[in-house]
Amino acid sequence: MTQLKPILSHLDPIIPSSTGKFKSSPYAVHRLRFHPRLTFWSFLLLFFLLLFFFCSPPAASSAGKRRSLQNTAYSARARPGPNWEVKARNSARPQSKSGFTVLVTGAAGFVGTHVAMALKNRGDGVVGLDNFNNYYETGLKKARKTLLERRGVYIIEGDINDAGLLGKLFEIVHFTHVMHLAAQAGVRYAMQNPNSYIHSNVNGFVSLLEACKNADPQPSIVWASSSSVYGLNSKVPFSEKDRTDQPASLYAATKKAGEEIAHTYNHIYGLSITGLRFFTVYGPWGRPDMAYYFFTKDILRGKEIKIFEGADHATVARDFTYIDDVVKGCLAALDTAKKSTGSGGKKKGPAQLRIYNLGNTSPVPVGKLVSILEKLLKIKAKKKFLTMPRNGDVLFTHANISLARKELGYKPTTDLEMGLKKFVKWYLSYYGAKKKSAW
Ligand SMILES: O=C(O)[C@H]1O[C@H](OP(=O)(O)OP(=O)(O)OC[C@H]2O[C@@H](n3ccc(=O)[nH]c3=O)[C@H](O)[C@@H]2O)[C@H](O)[C@@H](O)[C@@H]1O
Repeated sequence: MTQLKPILSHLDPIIPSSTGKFKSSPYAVHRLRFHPRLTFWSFLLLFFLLLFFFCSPPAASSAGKRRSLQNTAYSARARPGPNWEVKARNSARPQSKSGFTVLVTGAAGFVGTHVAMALKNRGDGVVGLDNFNNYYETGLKKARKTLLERRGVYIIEGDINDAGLLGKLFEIVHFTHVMHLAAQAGVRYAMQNPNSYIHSNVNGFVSLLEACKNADPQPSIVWASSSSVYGLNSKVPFSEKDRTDQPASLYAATKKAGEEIAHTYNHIYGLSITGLRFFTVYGPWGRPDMAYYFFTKDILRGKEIKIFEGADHATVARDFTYIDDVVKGCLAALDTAKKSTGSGGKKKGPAQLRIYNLGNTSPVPVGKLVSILEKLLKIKAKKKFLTMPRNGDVLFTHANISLARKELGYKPTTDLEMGLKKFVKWYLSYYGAKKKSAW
């Protein structure tokens, strides 16, 4: 219980900034000065307001706080629900002695949900952590959470930057592995909200590594880097040995920073760390900010879509990778991860440090992606071709996956046509059943 206090201290209700009622005071004072009867009633009203404010039960104030938190960009002060420790302990229990106990960060995210589900289905103990920020529709995140809860996976509502929460969590559950998927994703959004990338991908990652390094035993860590680290690299296919010092977006720069930070924690503290460079992962329960997802939405609505081209109409292409293939790669990375060598913040010997491409190794032009969607949706898209704005995008990605194939047994099996078919089927049933208005 002694640890509980510092954790709960940041959960104290935020006192409302009193906009409205009290802010209008100059106007009110002016009126009060000239209307004595009104003065009496105003004081009476003020008295009751203050009485209500000071006597209202904590639950009421924290509900108000929760409402205000829903509007924050990062939800850094997201809070776990009641009895979260008990729920986390139960959820963490593997079905057999040889099973893993895995913390999945970003568990209500696209890849996080799929990985958490796959781990649970094979009998591992899983605890999710997610801050449910409003980068995209939180309803979708909540729906993923419901899906996981039905399967017995508990998701703590909390932020990886919350050192107190992480410290407590690692104290009550001895994680064998951490699958770190919480991140600020998206390449182009970095121009609108650069700080969210630093907050999640740099500060958040360090905060998580600090908790892992202090844990006893230290878990092995597998985390999501990105194909975007190859940036302006033009040597294809992209190999893990290629240069990654020319990021084209702040997103890419923060993922590259993550890879360097991973090196440091491996070197100093003996943490076993594996980075996975994901290549444009897509599929059911995907991310609404990604092109395949909002193209589907816009085609269904008859809205124009923009297809980017390089200079002189050069094709823009991506090595689109289906979610199930990526999940297999993630599980293989966890299965082959060696133990961290340190404990309680002290290194005891050299530890494993790995990086792998998880791509499909067959790039597809964005125009082709659109024609597959047109075929599946049986609707002609309203297309507008335009030169790629300087927004962090790169012309193409193409993964060399020989290292992952050799060391993880990674072998993608779903091509874009098949993968999009599964996505469209899911999309139509999800929005068809839940919100026809979303079209
Ligand atoms: O591989 C990765 O590491 C990255 O993959 C995706 O980034 P991206 O490949 O840019 O995926 P989309 O945003 O879905 O874009 C796909 C393609 O569509 C193009 N596009 C996007 C938007 C648009 O309006 N028109 C358009 O032609 C982009 O230029 C790109 O070539 C994810 O959004 C990143 O979070 C992830 O890290």
